[in-house]
Amino acid sequence: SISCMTANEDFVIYHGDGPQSNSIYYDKCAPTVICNPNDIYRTANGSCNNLENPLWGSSETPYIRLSEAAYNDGDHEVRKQLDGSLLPIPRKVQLLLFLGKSQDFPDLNNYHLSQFGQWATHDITLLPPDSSGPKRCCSTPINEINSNTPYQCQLPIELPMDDPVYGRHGRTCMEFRRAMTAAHNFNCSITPQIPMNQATPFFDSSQLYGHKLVKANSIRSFNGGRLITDVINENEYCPLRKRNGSLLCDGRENVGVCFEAGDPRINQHFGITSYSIMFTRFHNVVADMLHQLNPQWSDEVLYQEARKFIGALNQIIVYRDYLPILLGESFTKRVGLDLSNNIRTKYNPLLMPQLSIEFSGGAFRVPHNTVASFYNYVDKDYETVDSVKLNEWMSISDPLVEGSNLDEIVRGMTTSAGRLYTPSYNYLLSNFMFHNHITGDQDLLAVDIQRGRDVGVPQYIKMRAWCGLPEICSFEDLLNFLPYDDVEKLKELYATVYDIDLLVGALLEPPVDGGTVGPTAQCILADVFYRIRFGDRFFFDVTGQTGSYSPAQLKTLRKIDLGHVICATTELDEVPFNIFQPSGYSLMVKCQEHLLNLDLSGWREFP
Ligand code: HEM
Ligand SMILES: [Ca+2]
Repeated sequence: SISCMTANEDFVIYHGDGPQSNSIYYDKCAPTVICNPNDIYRTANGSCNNLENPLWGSSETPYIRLSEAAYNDGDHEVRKQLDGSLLPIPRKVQLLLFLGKSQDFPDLNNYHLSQFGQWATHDITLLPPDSSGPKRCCSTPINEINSNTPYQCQLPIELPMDDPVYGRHGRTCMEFRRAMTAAHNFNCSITPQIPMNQATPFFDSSQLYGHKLVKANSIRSFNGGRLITDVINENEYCPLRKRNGSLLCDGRENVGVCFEAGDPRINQHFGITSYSIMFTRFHNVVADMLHQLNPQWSDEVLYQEARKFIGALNQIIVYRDYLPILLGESFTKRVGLDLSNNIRTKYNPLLMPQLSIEFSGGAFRVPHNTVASFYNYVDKDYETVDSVKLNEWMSISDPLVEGSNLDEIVRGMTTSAGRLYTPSYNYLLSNFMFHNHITGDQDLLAVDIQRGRDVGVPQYIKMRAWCGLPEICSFEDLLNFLPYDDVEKLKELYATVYDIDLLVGALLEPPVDGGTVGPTAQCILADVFYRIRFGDRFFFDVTGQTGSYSPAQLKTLRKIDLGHVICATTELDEVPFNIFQPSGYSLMVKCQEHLLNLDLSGWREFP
């Protein structure tokens, strides 16, 4: 019999010191690093942020688990339901519970809210699937998969025969590769399996600069502190990937333009590519300004100061502008996640600055439901001259370098309403993600559900309890906050209420007051945003460190936002004063005026 799960009262949110599994890594597997306590800049890979524990917050360290891993065998096998049966296949969950609700309603925020969210994601988390081994996991029939099947191919996604979309083409299998784990791919035998975070968990703009030194150096020009750019049709873009004449880009054939950046996901779609290009240009704008002010500075100092500036700016955008919309403003204030000009962030070296697997493998995927279906090309007269499907331009950056397309797409992201929070992903991402890609069209929601199971994310009810939310003992208890229809379908899909996947439950929850996620996701997200701020010795407003910013510099930094980046790097001549609101909801400011705030005189070494 199952006793009702209750909240774990011992748990003190924000003060976990990392569970056992992490100590195995830090005690037995981590390389030795020697730190210079007087360094004023971050390392490329995040090591030496915590001087007592130099590997804390480094790229390629294991995610933490907030709660016990959910695996059938305690190590890696996908969990079963409480009655011993198999979990419902992810695509069935999508079809029964979500797809029918997939409708795009306009949000009060514009595309930038969601796009900045993904940009921020790529700074702090990277848990790539293991691409080694068989070329196609679907080449093994699903009913023939057993423990001898290569690890990465043990979980392709089964498609129901009567699938209304894939069934027409007779597809019964969707590609899915298990995530790389410490034990399987990094020579560190942690049980249960745990993926390594290949990004630096700090907001240090590593998606722009690279999560490791070798990568970072490969995209630096070593001249004037600038990043490498390639000039195409007289405009500067991220450097083109060296492909030796091949036309493959991220596994897609016949692609002319394929960019390189700090993070490998740069070519995923127009939005993320545009951001990488804008921030690369912005780095160079800042480096040039610093050079003007300080002709005596070396390339190294110019690069590091510009990098530090961009890192600080992204932290400001995340904590001041983005989080209040994501989590709700009153909540961010209540838990101390807001930014205030009077209170500085106090560094806490006891906090483990790492993401949880519940965050990356579950909760922070909820905002996939705010990704809009189309990109609008909007010209300088604010005419929408074209509108293209997001999924048809994944891993194809070719149009971005033609004419004023990049400017038109960014203008479109600024003026167009984003997708309203609903318990579903858009129809295109739900069925045709990576359209025409050699692996076949995919369903992002099915992938996300499968990923949660792959990495042992605990069940929804367990995480709700971890968060201290009102206890749930039966499907009927869910009726306190979920519609009857949803609960009926959950009953049809899952054996018991305890079997519901975290993402499924989190996505169905109505958003919190003033926020764009439900209470369970809010709680899991807040824990991480807290850790990687208060556990970051180089957080931009921490005082008393060798490299802490002066009050004058902080004042300048606090005057700028994403709108300044857009103004400084594109042909847009005005942006919304509140950059996450489309024109019409926010006053527009002229870029010429806006850019006056970008006055770096506080960085002059010899004033
Ligand atoms: C704009 C369109 C977007 C597309 C096409 C997209 C697509 C994807 C894909 C294909 C994955 C990998 C799935 C897997 O194999 O497990 C992924 C992961 C993820 N996405 Fe998105 N995404 C988008 C936007 C966003 C947004 C707006 C957010 C959050 C604000 C977000 C958060 C995440 C997170 C946290 C992961 C896990 C990343 C990791 O740790 O490696 N994504 N997304
Ligand atoms: Ca980072």
